[in-house]
Amino acid sequence: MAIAELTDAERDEALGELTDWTLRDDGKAIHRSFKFKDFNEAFGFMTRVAITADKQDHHPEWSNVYNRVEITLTTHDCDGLSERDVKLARFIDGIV
Ligand SMILES: C[C@H](O)[C@H](O)[C@H]1CNC2=NC(N)=NC(=O)C2=N1
Repeated sequence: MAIAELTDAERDEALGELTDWTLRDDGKAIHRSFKFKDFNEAFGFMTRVAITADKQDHHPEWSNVYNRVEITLTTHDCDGLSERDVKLARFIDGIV
């Protein structure tokens, strides 16, 4: 399904709300780092994100090393940021 890339104004507004996320240099993705008590907590978090991401049919680019999780959100369908990234970032912010 076609999805529109955020306009510059929409992107700036989203970043004003998602203050823990940083814009990638090319402007096409946002990134946030997470640190948990241990692997169990990190993986529990990833499991919750994965279930919601799959329901939204919008999947993060991420990595995990023990208690750390790195997440990048971008929309492949528009090769940039879309409302789907904002929605998933809001969900993630709500569970940490
Ligand atoms: C066919 C399927 O709906 C698409 O490939 C979905 C799956 N998950 C996705 N995830 C992300 N991050 N971007 C997408 O454009 C995307 N598209």
